[in-house]
Amino acid sequence: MFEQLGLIGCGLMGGSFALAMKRAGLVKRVVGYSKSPSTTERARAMGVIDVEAPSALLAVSGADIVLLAVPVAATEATLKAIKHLVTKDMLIMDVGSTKRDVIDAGRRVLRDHIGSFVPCHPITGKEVSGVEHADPDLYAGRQIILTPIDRTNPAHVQKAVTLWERLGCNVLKMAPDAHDAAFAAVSHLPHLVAFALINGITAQDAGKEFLALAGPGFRDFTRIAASDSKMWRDIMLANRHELLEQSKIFRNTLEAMEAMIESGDGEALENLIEQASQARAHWRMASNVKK
Ligand SMILES: NC(=O)C1=CN([C@@H]2O[C@H](COP(=O)(O)OP(=O)(O)OC[C@H]3O[C@@H](n4cnc5c(N)ncnc54)[C@H](O)[C@@H]3O)[C@@H](O)[C@H]2O)C=CC1
Ligand SMILES: O=C(O)C(=O)Cc1ccc(O)cc1
Repeated sequence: MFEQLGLIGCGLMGGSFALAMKRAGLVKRVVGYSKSPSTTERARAMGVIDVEAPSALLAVSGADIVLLAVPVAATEATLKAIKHLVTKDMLIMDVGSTKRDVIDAGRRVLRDHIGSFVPCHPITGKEVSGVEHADPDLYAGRQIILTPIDRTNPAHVQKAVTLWERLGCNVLKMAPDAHDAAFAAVSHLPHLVAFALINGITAQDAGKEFLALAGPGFRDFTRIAASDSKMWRDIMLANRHELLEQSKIFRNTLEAMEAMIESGDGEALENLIEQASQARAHWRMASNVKK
């Protein structure tokens, strides 16, 4: 389907994409670039990429498909670095967790070539980062959200849909603002709460002893608190308005439950817990191939 993938950012998401594309026979050659030369070298040694590029621009040279798999705040600089080699026929995609800021960067930099850019967000991942965790199965059975804009070339959108479906993904299209509002609630806020929860415990004198006693519920609730700090700093700042809105809703809900506990209103408290319990029991992950 494709001759050459130019991969910019040979980490968890980019490396997993390259492995999945190769295994599916969807690309002949992968040319990769990461900011740190040792990462690019490791990606080559692991067989994630075939050729190391010394710059983002050279990774794009000769590519018919390009994947940006860098922190969202690095999108604009990356697009600036490659813009001279972007063509109308080239499919450019990203995997960024936020879409409004990424698209704004695309519009500013790519201008007449913005049609080549199909913004994507895979709803899969791990709390660990780096190419050493790249996994060809990461995308299979998962949801991919595409947020094309009015200027995105429909032929490129169709190519992207076909490609992700060939990797076993379920593709959904959304408006960028609706995407950012939804993921503030179901991804960015949960990460914020998990980070805050751990910090709140470790800041206490007895925090270490408390942590040593914790069980599976705590493990499940806090797994994502081990995620990459720079990546999450970028996501939270890029989607700050939506995230702060969701955080306010969360605090109000928390305060309401605190008030019931304080006043000993067991009936009201039970009702709210039952409401949450029912909602969670009936929730299923959007693409339900993997659990
Ligand atoms: N980790 C996850 O579970 C998910 C991450 N994402 C998004 O995927 C993107 C990549 O995340 P990961 O693969 O997890 O991170 P990662 O840290 O594993 O990989 C990022 C790679 O980009 C390189 N890099 C950083 N700045 C760069 C720049 N300016 N130019 C070229 N390379 C640069 C790093 O050296 C690293 O190799 C982020 O935008 C993130 O929001 C999306 C869905 C899930
Ligand atoms: O580790 C997990 O379960 C995640 O939630 C990974 C993740 C991180 C960022 C995203 O934009 C999407 C998925």
